[in-house]
Amino acid sequence: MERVQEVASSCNQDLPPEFIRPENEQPRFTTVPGRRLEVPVVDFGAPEGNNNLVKLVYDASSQWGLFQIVNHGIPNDVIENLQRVGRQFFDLAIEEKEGYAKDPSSKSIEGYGTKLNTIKGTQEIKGWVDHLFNKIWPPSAVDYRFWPRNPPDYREAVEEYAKHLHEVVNKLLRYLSLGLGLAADELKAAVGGAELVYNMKINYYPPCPHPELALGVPAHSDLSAFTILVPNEVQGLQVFRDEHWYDVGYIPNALIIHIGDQIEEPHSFCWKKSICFNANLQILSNGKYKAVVHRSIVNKEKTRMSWPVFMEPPPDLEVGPHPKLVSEDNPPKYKTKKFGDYAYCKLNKIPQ
Ligand SMILES: O=C(O)CCC(=O)C(=O)O
Ligand SMILES: [Fe+2]
Repeated sequence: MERVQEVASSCNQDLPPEFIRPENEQPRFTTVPGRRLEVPVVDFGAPEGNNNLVKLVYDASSQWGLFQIVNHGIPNDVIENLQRVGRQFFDLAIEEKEGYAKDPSSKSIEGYGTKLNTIKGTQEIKGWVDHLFNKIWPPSAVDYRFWPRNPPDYREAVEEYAKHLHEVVNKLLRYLSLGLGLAADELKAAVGGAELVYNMKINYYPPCPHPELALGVPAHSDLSAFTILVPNEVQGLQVFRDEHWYDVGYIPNALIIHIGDQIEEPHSFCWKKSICFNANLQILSNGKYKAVVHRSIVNKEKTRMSWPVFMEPPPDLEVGPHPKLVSEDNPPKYKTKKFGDYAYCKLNKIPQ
């Protein structure tokens, strides 16, 4: 399969037709011009035990499903190294990157790849993006075959980031748990405890001759309990709110948190009708936390990159509304099923 990076370097000023989105998805018609969305910013520098933080995280997760964290405690050089080794991987010759290509015959999404996006089952429209998936935690989930050996410090840089990420994940899960009225450690247990899988993706969006006609990753919500994303400095993340798409303002060194859920592949702006509420924090919280619908746009001159880490329950864990959050007055709104079955249905577009 041809990689978008190769298309970008050979297409001159023409956007190949398979990348042109239908008009109801094109950024030129669907982005609110000149408006950056002020998504909530939560300062994790405040002392632990500060109830205000629990409330800020609760409000952001229930009203937006997306927020940024500043003063998260991950040193800037750890994040810069993560970004550098990712960039260096994508700067390698295509033949070397293909050595890490995902195995098309396997169910696993690990490795280097390019996604085909199906619209209305027939016409295939491609996103302007290549990616690399690596499970980075826990050790039992890691498969080093898919980790680049070049640059030589890729593994060290990514493992250092994973090590620091634990603190943020644990803090976040405590606040999210307390926000629901659960004990501090109950939500973590419900998403798999020490078995929670950190599935990292690196998105690589090369410069695009017609960014107003294309999309990087089209509208979706994440297949995760929640996602922690680091972008580079090139603006590109957008969220859907009040029937419009808004840019999420870039804040240097902030982490972007997405609450995960699932929707069917959106066909048009009527995508809301096809929402299939069926997973993860939205389910676990029995609807209190909202998954966020988002997409990414691309840039004419600059390469955009992003490093989302999808926090996923282990495949055999049953995910459903937390027993302590349902009652006769507040019955479960969602079915309980194994995360692996849910993920399989989503990836194969089987109605849940
Ligand atoms: O690149 C971004 O900012 C968003 C990427 C994204 O939403 C995804 O890969 O799930
Ligand atoms: Fe996403």
